[in-house]
Amino acid sequence: MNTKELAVAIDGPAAAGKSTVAKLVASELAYIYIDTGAMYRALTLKVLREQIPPDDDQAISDLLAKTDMQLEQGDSGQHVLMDGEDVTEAIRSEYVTNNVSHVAKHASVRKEMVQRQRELANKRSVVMDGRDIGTHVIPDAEVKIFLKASVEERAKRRYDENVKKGFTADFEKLKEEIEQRDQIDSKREVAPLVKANDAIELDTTDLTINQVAASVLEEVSKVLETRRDG
Ligand SMILES: Nc1ncnc2c1ncn2[C@@H]1O[C@H](COP(=O)(O)OP(=O)(O)O)[C@@H](O)[C@H]1O
Ligand SMILES: Nc1ccn([C@@H]2O[C@H](COP(=O)(O)OP(=O)(O)O)[C@@H](O)[C@H]2O)c(=O)n1
Repeated sequence: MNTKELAVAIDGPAAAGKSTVAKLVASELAYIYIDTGAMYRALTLKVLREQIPPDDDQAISDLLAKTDMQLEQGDSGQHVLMDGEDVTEAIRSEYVTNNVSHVAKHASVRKEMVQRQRELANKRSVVMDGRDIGTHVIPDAEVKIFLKASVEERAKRRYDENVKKGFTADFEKLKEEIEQRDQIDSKREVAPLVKANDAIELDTTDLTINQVAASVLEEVSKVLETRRDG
């Protein structure tokens, strides 16, 4: 059995559980986890710091061309380095969250990001999560999962997460922000958020994290078994 050759693509809307599940699955399989949302978030942080309007696609793609991004595995989880600076925390701010979909919608930005992501996924043994992984970044991924959950449940998850971190949170506002981001991500012209035809859809609304991870691992096992038999 060669587990080294699989790519697992996990897509879905905001707060569906993609990164939590992707990390668990990657850890179980000893694969690399690649958080593509973190790359769009890091670029957005830089765009905001440099006061570039999120609609200025030319200025943003010029900025991306001279921006180095690294995803590094540390003892306390994955760290996001932008031009050598650890921006792991900064990219999760509300300001970045509410601007990222505007930055991520530009064709030139996506072209460069997808190229960088494909290089990272080139050697397989990856679990990659995002919005367009199964449809565009790794269309030949052996396992494709589309995670969804009701917007109510997703807002509740983000709310609980914020409260745990000690942030004040307004549930209705969080829900609205999630809906707005999903809307922009789903309606954009280039590589919108959509389930790949061959992706397995999992509604996680009433499932625990461990149940979702177990379902994804089961899909991986099925592919590995088919290979062994074939
Ligand atoms: N199936 C689940 N049941 C309950 N909570 C979940 C589930 N999946 C994820 N969560 C929680 O929801 C929050 C958002 O999950 P996350 O993995 O960040 O979503 P995404 O990467 O899709 O935005 C996290 O706090 C996570 O612990
Ligand atoms: N492959 C990807 C990943 C993220 N994104 C964009 O980046 C944003 C942040 O992604 P994320 O995965 O960090 O978001 P959360 O669902 O974790 O809040 C998304 O809302 C998209 O606008 C994208 O366009 N394509």
